Amino acid sequence: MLELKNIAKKFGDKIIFDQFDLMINGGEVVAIVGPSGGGKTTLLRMLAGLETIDAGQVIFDGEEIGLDELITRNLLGFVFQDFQLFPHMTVLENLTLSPVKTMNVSKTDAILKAETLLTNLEVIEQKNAYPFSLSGGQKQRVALARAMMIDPKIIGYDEPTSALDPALRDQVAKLILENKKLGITQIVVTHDMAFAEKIADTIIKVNAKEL
Ligand SMILES: Nc1ncnc2c1ncn2[C@@H]1O[C@H](COP(=O)(O)OP(=O)(O)OP(=O)(O)O)[C@@H](O)[C@H]1O
Repeated sequence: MLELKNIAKKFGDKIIFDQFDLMINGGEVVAIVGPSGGGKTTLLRMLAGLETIDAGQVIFDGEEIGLDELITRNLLGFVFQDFQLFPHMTVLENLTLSPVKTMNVSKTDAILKAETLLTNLEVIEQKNAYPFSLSGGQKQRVALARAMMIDPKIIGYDEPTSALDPALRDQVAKLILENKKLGITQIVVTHDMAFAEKIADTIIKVNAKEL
């Protein structure tokens, strides 16, 4: 479904990726593990179009796409480590902001879609609440719903369990496995090998030579 070939990425003189390859099959859960500073977040950000790729090939569904096209294709929806919900906006406003502003979706359609996602993820009762009043697990679900608003082909999670207690960690694992049943392709960056083994079909080590 998505293949990266010979990817190169530098920050200044620092080489983060050199001839890096990655293959993700549709519907698969891929865990990305590796040392701190190894480039796991950078990899997700490149796939989301939030970070440029210096060189290499990106092949999506058998077709090579331009390195700069990842930005416009919305291939990857992002669930950030600390959720990054806008504190001054309600749950519903957090979800509808980007589709309305950047994707020309009408406000009515965006609200309908947001309400469906929030219902499915069992946080609809919180739709008018502000992020500060949500529990960790609720924030996680709202962040996931927000990532799903753009109909991404892939959902990427950056350290989804880092701030969570074991019960919430299990809840995140359950959510990821539920999404997998729906056929959603997912990439999960994590430090937690036990978590990776629980959820992933494939575990990819990034710059693991120092491990
Ligand atoms: N915008 C940037 N400018 C310069 N250097 C950067 C930038 N973003 C990341 N880096 C550097 O690139 C390297 C990889 O960072 P990245 O955040 O991808 O690692 P990581 O594997 O996700 O680490 P961690 O597990 O600690 O979150 C680090 O050395 C980091 O300092």
